[in-house]
Amino acid sequence: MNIQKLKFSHFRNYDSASFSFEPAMIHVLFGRNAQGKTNILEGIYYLSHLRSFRTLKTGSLIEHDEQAFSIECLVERKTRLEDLRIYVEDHKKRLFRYGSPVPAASSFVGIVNAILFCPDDLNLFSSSPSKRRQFMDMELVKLSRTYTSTLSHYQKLLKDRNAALKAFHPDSLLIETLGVQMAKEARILIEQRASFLSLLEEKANEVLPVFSESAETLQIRYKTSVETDSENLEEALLEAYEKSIKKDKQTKNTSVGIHRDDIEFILNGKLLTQTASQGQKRTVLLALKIGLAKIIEEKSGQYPIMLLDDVFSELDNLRKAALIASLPKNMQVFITTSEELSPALFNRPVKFYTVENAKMKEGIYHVES
Ligand SMILES: Nc1ncnc2c1ncn2[C@@H]1O[C@H](COP(=O)(O)OP(=O)(O)OP(=O)(O)O)[C@@H](O)[C@H]1O
Repeated sequence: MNIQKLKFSHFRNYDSASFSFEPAMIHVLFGRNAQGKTNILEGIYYLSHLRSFRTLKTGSLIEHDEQAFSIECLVERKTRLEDLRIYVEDHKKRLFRYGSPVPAASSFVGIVNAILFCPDDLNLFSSSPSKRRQFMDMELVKLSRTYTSTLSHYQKLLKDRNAALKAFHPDSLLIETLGVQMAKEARILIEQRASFLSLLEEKANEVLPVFSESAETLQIRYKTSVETDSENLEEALLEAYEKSIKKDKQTKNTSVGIHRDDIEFILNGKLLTQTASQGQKRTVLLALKIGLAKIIEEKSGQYPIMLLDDVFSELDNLRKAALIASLPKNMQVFITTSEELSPALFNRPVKFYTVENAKMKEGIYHVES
């Protein structure tokens, strides 16, 4: 998948700007801080996810003193060229494909498939389990339609069960019936999550050796309230609900289930959060993102677009070169950096751009600070 053209209108610090990009090439966006490099990545990410990775407030994406923004792109998917446009005004989003309105966001999300690495992602390992579930769900939703519909049905059932637990006189039969339906959906979700994580572990381990002189191995464990290899997952889940029913009635909340699950990362046999250095966490995260791109390519026949925001800080020259070497050759990549990089670091065609005050020019220009 390749973005051929991108156009911003009143998006962040871009009043009106058009960009052209090359297929399957690394694009390095160089420039001083606060010039608009990350805003370009944010625009591409927005096309992919219909939300920003930096803010939940859509209004802050509109250029100051303006009322609306739009992002347009021409994206090449396999042999097809998609013409997409997003127009956002007053929290209202309008989506267009080839100029015709797209009524459902779910039919728009994923036409552009972008994977992002940004410095905040490093919190994945130390933040709450919900962030790790979000990481897993976000990717599974893009990979499987069954996962999307099953997850949304499970979430509805969970909401209904919690409402039933909150009732003045909780209806035990209703709670039990909802539990039976939840267990059915949870089994499908657990199986898909566990197999996704095992594939991700395999792919990340293919990439990891490129980054380090010593052999490193990563294990990714799905932590759920029941044994994932248990013969009858549904029964095991029902037992878990039954065991916790007294507590659930007291707290008026469903305390066990896949909405509480977590992922454990183990590097060289030790819990990653307890022993890994910042550099190791960064390389594991990069291996996960590249592993993810490989899974997407295997499932869909095309690589996603890779957005690497400020990826080089804290990486020594060896690791920088290793990162570039590990990027699949036919993947379109965007890298932002405020440090000047030698073209010798790159083992494949690369285009350098300088971003200054919301203007992007080809080449590297030294700007007086
Ligand atoms: N809604 C907005 N309207 C106008 N300008 C904005 C808006 N939001 C952010 N900006 C401006 O965009 C610039 C920040 O852009 P961006 O985050 O892309 O920086 P960057 O070049 O990636 O810098 P760094 O290297 O520090 O990450 C700042 O000058 C900021 O004031």
